[in-house]
Amino acid sequence: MSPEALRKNLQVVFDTVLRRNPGQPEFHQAVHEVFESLGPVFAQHPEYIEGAILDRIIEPERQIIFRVPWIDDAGRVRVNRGYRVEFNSALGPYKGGLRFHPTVYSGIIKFLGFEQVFKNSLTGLAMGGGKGGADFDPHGKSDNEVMRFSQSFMTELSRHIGQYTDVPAGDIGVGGREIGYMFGQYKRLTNRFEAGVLTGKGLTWGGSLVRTEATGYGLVHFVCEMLKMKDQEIDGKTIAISGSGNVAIFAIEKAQQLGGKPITISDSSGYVVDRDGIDLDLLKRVKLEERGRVADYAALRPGAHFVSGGSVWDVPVQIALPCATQNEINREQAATLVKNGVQLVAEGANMPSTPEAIVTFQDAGVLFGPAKAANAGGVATSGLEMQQNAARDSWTFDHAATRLEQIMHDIHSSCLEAADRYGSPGDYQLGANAAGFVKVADAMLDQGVV
Ligand SMILES: NC(=O)C1=CN([C@@H]2O[C@H](COP(=O)(O)OP(=O)(O)OC[C@H]3O[C@@H](n4cnc5c(N)ncnc54)[C@H](O)[C@@H]3O)[C@@H](O)[C@H]2O)C=CC1
Ligand SMILES: O=C(O)CCC(=O)C(=O)O
Repeated sequence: MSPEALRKNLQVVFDTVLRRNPGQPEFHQAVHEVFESLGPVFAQHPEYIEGAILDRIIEPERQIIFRVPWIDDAGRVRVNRGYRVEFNSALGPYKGGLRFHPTVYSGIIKFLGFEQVFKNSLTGLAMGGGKGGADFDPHGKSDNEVMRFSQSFMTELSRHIGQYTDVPAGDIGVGGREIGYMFGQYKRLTNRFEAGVLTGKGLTWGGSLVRTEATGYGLVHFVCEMLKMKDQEIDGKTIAISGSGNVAIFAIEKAQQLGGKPITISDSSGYVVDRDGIDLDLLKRVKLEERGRVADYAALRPGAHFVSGGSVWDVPVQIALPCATQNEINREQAATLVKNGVQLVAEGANMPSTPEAIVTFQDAGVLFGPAKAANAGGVATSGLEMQQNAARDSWTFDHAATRLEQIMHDIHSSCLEAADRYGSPGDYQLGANAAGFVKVADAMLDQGVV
């Protein structure tokens, strides 16, 4: 197929995405970003066009939307909307997190599910891709309210999931507490202790050591691999991190263990600069025990200051690790980071950089580690949790941590190999998309038109 015919084919499929998914810009963005990388892949693999892989891969295998009624502490009936998008099962059971956040709607869940398909493929483990969640805001809710909501959410979700079907986990707003309530309800509804139905479980009832830390640790391992290619180390480098949740906290922990110096955290109300380096014990206390805000951290930490509003990306650093949410770095913020001398950006959050921000980094020669590859350590360790559950085993911390580090090393190599093979040496974005896509596409061809 000529390059022109190929371009037209991609455009026709993308037009279908726009037509079938109106008003869902995040999903359009995620699909467009992958399509941009696939020209050279199709040039080498015309069988993917003939097999209509693209036409199929953009359509979720199943989308479930449901009512989640629950009763708040005042006795009032409340109603939220729940989602599970089972995107692609070519490589294994659907796998991906659940997000509880007021901004959740179909477009967010679909973009996350689409990304998850390729990310899970990159891990080398047998996992398809899916994502779910609800427009429920856990902030300001009591434990009992979160429990009643999680139980009601699981009452419907339980019909659609299972260790061989679909295995949810956490994401924004869903951590160990929520997974516990959901697992309890699933067990009660099914009368089965089916450990492999959810990951991110408590350590005494089927959870894996290192799953809590895995996304942040994996991100830093990926950064170290990127730096190694330039004969550099993380030791001594200043780091800006956004967010202050699961991914941010454990990225800070691993970076500090390796001598890096994270100096920022943020949440939706603003950011904190702590030039002496983030005090991790204090951060864990404020965020994980007290469920506080970053302003509370600044109030307790001499020398740190809280900036209300503004952008954490104004702070001059050598490495930037966005770990909060989608589209949190736009073109101007990327340009500020570049102007201030950033050398490396790696995405802990899903799709945190807008397309214009990515181009800004790439044009400036900044090393750019895309989310699909850089934050895959979380879901990879979920895959390791599923392995332990299947074997009724539980590994030591060191064993799970070593497996995680090896997987991140392998993902890094796969990205660079694919970037070479498809004509853009050193381009992690193209490499991640191409390597993730090819495995899923081959499996889909093997499995026929389904
Ligand atoms: N938890 C996991 O294993 C994985 C999470 N991710 C992604 O990492 C990101 C963070 O997730 P988690 O840390 O798990 O969630 P979390 O709920 O533990 O933390 C989210 C953090 O982001 C902050 N945040 C949310 N919206 C914000 C905004 N508009 N501006 C600034 N800060 C904001 C919150 O205040 C919170 O500190 C998300 O994009 C998620 O999809 C990616 C891979 C795996
Ligand atoms: O561990 C999992 O299954 C989910 C992780 C996740 O949601 C993600 O990679 O974005």
